[in-house]
Parts: sequence; structure tokens; C-alpha cells
Amino acid sequence: MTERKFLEALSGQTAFPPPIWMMRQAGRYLPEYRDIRKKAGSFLDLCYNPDFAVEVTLQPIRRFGFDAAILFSDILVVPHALGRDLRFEEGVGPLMTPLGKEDISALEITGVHERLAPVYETVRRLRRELPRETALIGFCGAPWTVATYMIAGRGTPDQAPARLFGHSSPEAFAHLLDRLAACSAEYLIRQIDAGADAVQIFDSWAGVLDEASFHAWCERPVAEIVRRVRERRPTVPIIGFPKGAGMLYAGYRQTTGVTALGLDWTLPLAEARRLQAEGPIQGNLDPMRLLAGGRALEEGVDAILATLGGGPLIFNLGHGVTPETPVEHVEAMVRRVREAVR
Ligand SMILES: Cc1c2[nH]c(c1CCC(=O)O)Cc1[nH]c(c(CCC(=O)O)c1C)Cc1[nH]c(c(CCC(=O)O)c1C)Cc1[nH]c(c(C)c1CCC(=O)O)C2
Repeated sequence: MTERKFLEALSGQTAFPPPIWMMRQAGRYLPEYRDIRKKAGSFLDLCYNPDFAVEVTLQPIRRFGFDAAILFSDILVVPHALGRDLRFEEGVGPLMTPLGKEDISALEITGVHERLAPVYETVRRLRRELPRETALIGFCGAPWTVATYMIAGRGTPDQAPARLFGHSSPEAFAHLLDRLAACSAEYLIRQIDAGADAVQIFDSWAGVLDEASFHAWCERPVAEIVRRVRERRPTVPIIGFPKGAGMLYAGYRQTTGVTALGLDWTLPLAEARRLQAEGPIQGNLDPMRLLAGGRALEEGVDAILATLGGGPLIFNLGHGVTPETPVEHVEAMVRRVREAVR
């Protein structure tokens, strides 16, 4: 029943032109998003209100006809549902009370999925309202990336607080990652049951770790999520996105069991081509090429299509679209991909 191009690529088929969607495709670069955002109040109010969350998820689909929609929410609703406070401040980003060792056993495991019920309701409504040919992606943050925000209480450039925590209190840290993995797996399963066709695990800060920590803190917990999801929902494709993993991308698919690899723009296309020989890949245009537009955009798109268009590919950015990006540049990118010939 899949006439969804995005799911065909995830099953290993090659389509040219490839399916396309864009990380952070619902967001501040769209005037209609900014309108709803004002109406909703805070960013979290937007995430927990299915009427608003459905609407902003659909906005980029209406405008650009992407092959996939991604549930509108945030990776930090999971620690929020575990009882950690969270707010988003304009111009600063997420703010939480920094988590100490003693807080880990106090995480409120019971009732988590009741508190996340509005997210599941959003997924259910989305699957009803989306066009048949548009796939719906559910998601969660990888335990490492979620932990970096919980420990520092905010975004930091190099995740020094979480790295220090992990090395100073390895047992407590392993316990935290285990709890997040268990909760995130159940979170994904419930999104799948509500109608998500595929799921993506965002590990945005995978690129700041040494090799041993990458294995222990990025790969191991993601492997645990994949194992738990597969045990219960064996056929649903899972995209892993260990941003910035560089040379460590090479072992990630095998170690974690993800179906597809999300690639950031720093990975050389020849290396991406090698990874594609083992299965589907997604990426990896530099969002700054999209922001710049013109030749920079065209050359970036063309290079990806020329190198990776002959295998299973989902065209995407290498990270989220930035708020300053002109809508016309997104239109130009979609046109360039959709009108490409081989
Ligand atoms: C690290 C991370 C977060 N959230 C997310 C990640 C992983 C991907 C990545 O690295 O970008 C994931 C995320 N966040 C959001 C989505 C929605 C779906 C989509 O991609 O369109 C997704 C998949 C909405 C959002 N999440 C956020 C916004 C902007 C909030 C606003 O409207 O003011 C959106 C649309 C806020 C957010 N949320 C987070 C940060 C650091 C920030 C502040 C930065 C910013 O403001 O852009 C945590």
C-alpha cells in the first residue's frame, strides 16, 4: 500500500528524483507559523495543543508538497514529562533546572505517557488529515542529546557539562541514559500506534564525543531504543541522525540497527556514497547554502544528486532550516530537486 515515495526510499529502493523533506520544516521562517505561534502563547503551549500542532505540521506540506511531514513537537517534551521543568526563552532557547546525580532516581516514570497524550493525539489527527502520498514521521531525541540539555539546563557549544558528568559519575550517567532510552522507546511505539509511518532519532550532539564515549553514550542507548521498538513494531523504518559523527558514521548503522542514516553536511559525499551501499541515507545540504540561495544552493543540490542520486536517498538538509531563510529559496530547492534529470 506504500505509494509513499519516502517509505520506498527507506525500504531501499532508488527513485530519481528522490523524495524530499526538510528538518525543522515547520518553523519561524514561515509567516503562517509565526502567526500561529503568537496565538498559541508559549512554544510549549504550541507543542501540547493538537489543534495548533496539527496546523503548523501541515503548513509546509501545503506550501511545498514535501514527501514527508514531521510531527510538530520537541525532543525536550520527554524530560518535561519526566518531571523536569522546561521553558523556551526568545533568543536563548530551552532552559531547564540543571539535573544533579540525586535527581535521576526522582524522575517521574509513572504517568509519562498520560502527560504526552496530546502528542499522540496530534499524530492521530495528522495521519487522518495528511494527503495519502505524504508520509508521517514521528521522532524523539537520542538519550545523549536529551541528557546534554537536562544536565547543563540549556544549550552549550560543546556539551562540556554533560561530558564532565558522564566521566565523573559514569554509573549515574548510565542510569540516566537507560531511563531515557526506555521512555523514548515507548514514546516512539505510541507515536507509531497513533499513525507515524517512520520515526527519526535526533542525536544532534553526537559530534562532540571521543570514540569510547560515542559508543557508550550515543550508540548503545540508541541501539536499546531500536531493539525495544523492533521487538514490538518490527516493520517500521527508523532513521538515526548522529549529527557530526564524521568517521564514526561508518559503524553506526550496524551497531544501532537503524534503517537509514541521517547525514550532516560535513560528511564528504564520497563517504556518503559508501554508507549508501549499505542502506538508505538522508541529507545533507548545508542549511547555509539554502539561506544564501542562488549558485551556492544550486551547486549544493546538484552535487548531492550527482553523487547520491543513483541509490536509496532522501533529500534533506544536513540540519534544521534557519529562521532567516527566505521562503523563495526553499521553493527553489524543491524545484531543483523535483526537476532534476539524470
Ligand atoms: C536539539 C533539538 C531541540 N529540538 C529538536 C532538536 C533536534 C534537532 C536539532 O538539532 O535541531 C527537534 C525538533 N524541534 C522542533 C521539531 C519539530 C519538527 C520539525 O522539524 O519541523 C523538531 C524535530 C521544533 C522546534 N523547536 C524549537 C523551535 C523554535 C521555537 C519557536 O518557535 O520559538 C521549533 C520550531 C526550539 C528549540 N528546541 C531545541 C532547541 C535547542 C531550540 C531552540 C533553538 C531554536 O529556537 O531554533 C531542542
